[in-house]
Amino acid sequence: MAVFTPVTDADARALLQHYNLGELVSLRGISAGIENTNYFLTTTTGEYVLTLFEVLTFEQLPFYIELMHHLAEKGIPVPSPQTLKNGQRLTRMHDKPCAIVTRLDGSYVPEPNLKHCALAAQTLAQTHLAAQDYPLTQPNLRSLPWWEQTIPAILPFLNAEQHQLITTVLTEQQAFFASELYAQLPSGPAHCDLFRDNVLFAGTAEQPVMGGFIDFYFAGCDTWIFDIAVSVNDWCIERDTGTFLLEPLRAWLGAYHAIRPFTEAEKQAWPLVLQAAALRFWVSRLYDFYLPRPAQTLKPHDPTHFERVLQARRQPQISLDELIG
Ligand SMILES: Nc1ncnc2c1ncn2[C@@H]1O[C@H](COP(=O)(O)OP(=O)(O)OP(=O)(O)O)[C@@H](O)[C@H]1O
Ligand SMILES: N[C@@H](CCO)C(=O)O
Repeated sequence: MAVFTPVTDADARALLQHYNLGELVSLRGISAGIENTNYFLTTTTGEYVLTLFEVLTFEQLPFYIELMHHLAEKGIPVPSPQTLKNGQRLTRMHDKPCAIVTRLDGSYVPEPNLKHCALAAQTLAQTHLAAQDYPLTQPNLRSLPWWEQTIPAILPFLNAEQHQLITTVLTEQQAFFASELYAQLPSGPAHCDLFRDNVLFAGTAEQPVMGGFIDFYFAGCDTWIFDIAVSVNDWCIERDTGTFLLEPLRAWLGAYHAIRPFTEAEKQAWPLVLQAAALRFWVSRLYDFYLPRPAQTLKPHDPTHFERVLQARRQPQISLDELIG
């Protein structure tokens, strides 16, 4: 149950005094999620999600909250943070930062079909374009500097083969990040965690409708192609082996490319970016598994899954040109 900080009806009523969102109708804890306290909040004006941030601080949150606001204002389907009477979109409850955002329609689709893949990809391309003029900047906090800092802490838990793999890939990525090719990659605010469980769909399997993207709390400025690689590494794979499923992969990349065409640099960088995206989650899962923080101990994700994904991405890859052709 992802309610680390209980919220009572009386707490919600007191909070709603500071918004123009009407009166409390109901409040229900959300069981999914491992990072924040989330409640579905229904008021006389609509349905919302109340989040109490358990890890992120008041100072770290504006980048994420204002990014969602910026995107929502441009019609991108993301939770829209609600504005308090004082003009802010962040407040406090039980000494935790908290926000109320709109509840999106739809639910998580564990086994997406080609239409789901194409819709997610189109929405990601639109998100990248819509975020181009977002004025705040914050790097992806789970990028190279974090890998460099975290890998030494997890090395003692790895066997010789894993040790060799992780240190080799880190060295290759350090060279890649320092390269001219890397500097040419288009970048901007990116979701950086667009797994299947962070996309909601309404409609039917035959005619899915995009509900929207949730969980922007790993977002940051990064290369757009990294955001795509993170996504396809989760959406377009055979779950047991981590190898790509070609039909979903073509659907994803083709739909993205139709809205925001890939550059030559992105095509060249593709195999290394796929590995970067796999490494990012192998490292975070190893870290959460061996060195968990209290708020993250409920459901440690399996680190070996991303070890397999990384190994699969180190095999020769089909070129981006071929995949979108
Ligand atoms: N704006 C929203 N609209 C509809 N449903 C939402 C919304 N925000 C969250 N949810 C629901 O709440 C669940 C938990 O939210 P979320 O995934 O953001 O949890 P978390 O603990 O913050 O993050 P994590 O995924 O890192 O554990 C989601 O799976 C989704 O079902
Ligand atoms: N998507 C991440 C969890 C953080 O949201 C993972 O699967 O490791």
